[in-house]
Amino acid sequence: MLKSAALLKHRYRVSLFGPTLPAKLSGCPMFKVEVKAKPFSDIPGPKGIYQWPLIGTLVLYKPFTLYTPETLSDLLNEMHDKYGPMLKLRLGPQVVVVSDPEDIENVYKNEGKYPVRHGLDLIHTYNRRNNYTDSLSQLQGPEWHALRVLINKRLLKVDSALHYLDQQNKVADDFVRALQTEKLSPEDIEDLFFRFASESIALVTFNKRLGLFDQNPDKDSLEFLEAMKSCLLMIQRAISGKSLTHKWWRNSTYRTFDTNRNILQRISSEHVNEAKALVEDQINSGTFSEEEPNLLFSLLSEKGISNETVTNLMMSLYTGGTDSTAKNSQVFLLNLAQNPDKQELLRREILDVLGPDGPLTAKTLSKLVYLKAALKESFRMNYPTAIGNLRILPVDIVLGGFKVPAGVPIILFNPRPARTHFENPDQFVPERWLRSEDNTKKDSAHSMIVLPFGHGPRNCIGRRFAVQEIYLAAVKTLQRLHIGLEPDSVTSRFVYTPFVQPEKPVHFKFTRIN
Ligand code: HEM
Repeated sequence: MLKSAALLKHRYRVSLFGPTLPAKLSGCPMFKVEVKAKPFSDIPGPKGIYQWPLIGTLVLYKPFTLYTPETLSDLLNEMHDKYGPMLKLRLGPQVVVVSDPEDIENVYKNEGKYPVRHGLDLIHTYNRRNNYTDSLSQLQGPEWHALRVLINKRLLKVDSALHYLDQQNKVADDFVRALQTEKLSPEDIEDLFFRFASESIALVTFNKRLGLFDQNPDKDSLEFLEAMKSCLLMIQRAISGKSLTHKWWRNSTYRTFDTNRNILQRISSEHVNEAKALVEDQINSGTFSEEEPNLLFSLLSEKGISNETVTNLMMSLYTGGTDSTAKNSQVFLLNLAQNPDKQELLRREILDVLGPDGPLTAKTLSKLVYLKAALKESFRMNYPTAIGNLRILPVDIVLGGFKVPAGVPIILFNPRPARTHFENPDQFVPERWLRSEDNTKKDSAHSMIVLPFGHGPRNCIGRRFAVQEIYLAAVKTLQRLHIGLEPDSVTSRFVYTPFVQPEKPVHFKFTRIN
């Protein structure tokens, strides 16, 4: 009964006469039950001034409320407490926010062949002014699809990331060595996470160690690192509505972005040219393999793809793969620090499988079940992205019993069910993801709730690399160090910039265990 009520409410697209329950479900093949969906205008949410263009968004934030764009997730939670699992808001444009997993699933089922998620407008503006073509996360429609298909097979195969595992083990060793430097400030530690993610993903995007953990890192690499940080800061300014005018004139956010993006562009293209020379040598000497597992080499050997396309793509992957992995690795280690009993269980698993010095390999990784459960639990507790995900559908849809016309941005607010649909949601319990002896999951949560990398054909292209790197950071740290916290660093508040991070930089206390 409950199930068919849920089906009635959620599953069917709007037809001319409203959503129609298929005959099969109505119990009689000749009988069609017509369900009238409520109109878009009836969707709950703040009314009046809150629905005015521009003003409606401004009044959601300080000084009118306690929220800022960085605490948007808290704001959406409060709205859900007040209005229920579906609401309508002005967040720039008018958006619909859904948090019922059935609705979330329904949206993904209707996203079509070319799912639409907003790109980053600042990058798009920069590309337009400099005559660069947009890359993966910016493109839409068939152009997006063509590029995505080209790299799907290279990035999403089971062993795509494993190819880099040996080299990334060495990066993680350097990272853990650096964590043992005396008198690290919370900001120094944050910087080390960023270096770890940058160094790890540069192996993939530029076939290079940047040397960021060296005693005297290369000048270009440091310039590259600082330029990336600055670009990310400007992107965050733009996302949080602090740079409304860059589209029309070169405001200070745009100018800072432009200067730093030019640095990234120049150094990236030098790295790509270097790799191109190596590939050409191999092709000329007949030693190049068609099955080349190195992403950059394989793309550079492909006929009909320009160096510019490859450079833009690699920059897009590098941009997508630095802050995201750095922040989520840090939050994972923070959860382990705050839950010493779970940390100990995980360390025991790692030492049993790898010993105190062994590298992470494809084989050992497959045995680390508690590690995988612990990371999933960390994603559940501290959802990586503030709003979850976003889609703009090509078709009308019924969600929560309301009509939502095609073209309305729909926020899939997974962070909420990630808390409300679990027992003891504030406790870090990796065990809930382990299978019990009868091979069923202990917690039978809806599969559409914890989706840290999105879902469907437009999900995160770098997810295999992201989890591999986070596993490496945790494994190598736990093999050697106890992760604790200085007393001033116990934190439970998180903000989004745009990935999750503790409100204040964390003062970890790393102590050697062997
Ligand atoms: C913990 C780390 C990461 C998280 C939480 C994360 C999360 C996400 C999410 C939620 C999306 C949107 C998916 C959707 O719309 O369904 C996305 C897209 C994307 N991510 Fe990640 N990501 C991470 C790491 C990475 C890494 C390491 C890379 C690069 C190697 C990367 C590159 C991208 C790109 C290029 C897109 C756009 C894909 C497209 O539009 O087709 N991400 N990511």
